[in-house]
Amino acid sequence: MASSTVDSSVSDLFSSAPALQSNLEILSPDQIELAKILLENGQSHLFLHWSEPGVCDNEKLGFFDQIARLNSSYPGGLAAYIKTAKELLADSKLGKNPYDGFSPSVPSGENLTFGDENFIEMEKRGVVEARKAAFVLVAGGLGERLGYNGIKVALPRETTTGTCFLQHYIESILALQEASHKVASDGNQTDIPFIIMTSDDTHSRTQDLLELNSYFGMKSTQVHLLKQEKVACLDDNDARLALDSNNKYKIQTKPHGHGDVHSLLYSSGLLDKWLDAGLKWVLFFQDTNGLLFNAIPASLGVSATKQYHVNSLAVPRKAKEAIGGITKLTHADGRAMVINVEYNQLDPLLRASGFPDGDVNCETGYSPFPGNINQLILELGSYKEELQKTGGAIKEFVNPKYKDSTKTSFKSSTRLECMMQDYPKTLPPTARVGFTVMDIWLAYAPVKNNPEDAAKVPKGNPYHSATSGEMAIYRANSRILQKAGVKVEEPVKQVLNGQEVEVWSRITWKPKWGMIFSDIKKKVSGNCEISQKSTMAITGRNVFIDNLSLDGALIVDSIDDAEVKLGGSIKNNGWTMETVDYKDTSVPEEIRIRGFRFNKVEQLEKKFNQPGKFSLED
Ligand SMILES: O=c1ccn([C@@H]2O[C@H](COP(=O)(O)OP(=O)(O)O[C@H]3OC[C@@H](O)[C@H](O)[C@H]3O)[C@@H](O)[C@H]2O)c(=O)[nH]1
Ligand SMILES: [Mg+2]
Repeated sequence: MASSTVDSSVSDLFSSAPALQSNLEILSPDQIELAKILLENGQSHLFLHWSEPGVCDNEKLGFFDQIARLNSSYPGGLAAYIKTAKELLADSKLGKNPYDGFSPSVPSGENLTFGDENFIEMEKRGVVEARKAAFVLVAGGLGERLGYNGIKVALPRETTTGTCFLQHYIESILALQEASHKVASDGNQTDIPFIIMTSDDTHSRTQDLLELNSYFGMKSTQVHLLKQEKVACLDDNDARLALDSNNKYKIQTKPHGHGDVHSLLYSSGLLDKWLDAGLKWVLFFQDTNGLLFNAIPASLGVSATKQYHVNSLAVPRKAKEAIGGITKLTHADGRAMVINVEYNQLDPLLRASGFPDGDVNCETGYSPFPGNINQLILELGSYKEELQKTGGAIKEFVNPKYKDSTKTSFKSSTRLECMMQDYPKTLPPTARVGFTVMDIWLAYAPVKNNPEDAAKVPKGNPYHSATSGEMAIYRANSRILQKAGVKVEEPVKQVLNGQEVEVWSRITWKPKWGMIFSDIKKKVSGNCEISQKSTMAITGRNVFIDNLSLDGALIVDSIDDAEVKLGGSIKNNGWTMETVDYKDTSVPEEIRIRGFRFNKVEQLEKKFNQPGKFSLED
């Protein structure tokens, strides 16, 4: 009889795990179903040490709570996870090249040059589109390379104003929203949604940072946190799940990577809401790139003009730099795609396919492959359609560290991982996938490396440290003002935390002061000059730089209804930079990782709290 066959196969199944079988009475039917999934997928070892019923029963129930979470948070559940893991581990053991059959070549994309006519046009178009955009920040990573104790988005983007990354991102989105509503012809005044993907490592601290600061001016309903779950670790090539060495009723877990953002967005139901609200674009970005919003308007303009389904932002890449290379991959069977090849895979791929020197610079001094900064602009309609097919699952990879060349055991447990930029891998050939290359100084300055590692970066390659990240803000702002006609003095070279950097005038402004170049140009007129030792922080909106000569520190704040002219000659002792060693624990961590702090010797500080027209003398 059919039913007895089922029963006997079920009891066969449980007889492979006698310690579990004797505990079935304490489990709910749902938990028994989960147990079946585990046994059917070669996980009977998980129960070897289970004690008799009545002993550690709470731990056993806790074990199944965790299994239920692992099962429901992965597309296709644990069975799918284990199946994929077995396949990928077998491929890895064989040393199979994930790009087998594909040959790499340099793709062509859109190149933007800051400040030229096309750039200005693209920025204006981007501002028009912005009110149809949603922003998604992936911020679930611990930042192990940086080693900072707090969450990365709470770090100051620069220490002249101390504004943290998250505040800057929110103020940038709000500034774009406002600018976009201003030019909207349809009167549509919807708020731009802002999604933050967190993980157990970052969730509560991200939430606290937002709440303690009243969401930095955003409506709390506009912000949405989606928490990614970790995935189960694997002990061996048979994808046996790894138990926690301190608690045999717990599975070890590790982060699955930023690729989770797609399945989380899909299951959140937000995509449908956004489509109903008339949105068209989803912009993804990472936790610590203080220059990113310099690049957003123009690249969104490119997406709209070219009608790209996928637009990745890129910058010229130095060989061996820890950023992925955008590569055209053409298969022997004719298929082709333009996709990020991750930095650890680019060199072996090139060597295996007719580039014997691997990842090296070409005559330009840069790698011929543009560097992926992982800022993706996806067209919402096609994105939703694709996720309906895939459930948001992204092609995964596994990177086990083997004990020896037999590749039979691992140094420590491994897990599957996925990356958000692998999204285009499942797209049909008709998809319009492109990329946009911009200047590094304008668009990319991540904070990823601790001072010690940064100091070891090969000369000429970017440091990607807290020091270089902050210096890049001053360089970009100085260059933008130079382009707008201000004589900003050239930088001096200085070694901070063992890294040689260019120190430009410390110029900062709020996003609402100027989001796009044409707006910034309107705020600058006459003969203006700013010396290298100067600091200028503008936090007001209607502040105009007009025949200003600055040699010192100038801090200006104003309400929106105050129109302020910054002019005349301002000279004071300013803010000096004092070096700080990263090992000096008497200095707060977020400062010492930069290698300097400001000594605020003297400044002209002005606040304009009343409506009206003012100048610095007022
Ligand atoms: O599980 C994770 C891992 C990472 N992240 C987030 O993803 C972002 C990127 O993480 P990492 O800094 O570890 O990424 P990496 O530096 O290794 O490479 C990434 O950025 C540079 C690009 O060139 C690479 O192609 C891209 O993968 C961060 O914002 C991080 O918070 C998650 O949200 N969840
Ligand atoms: Mg990483």
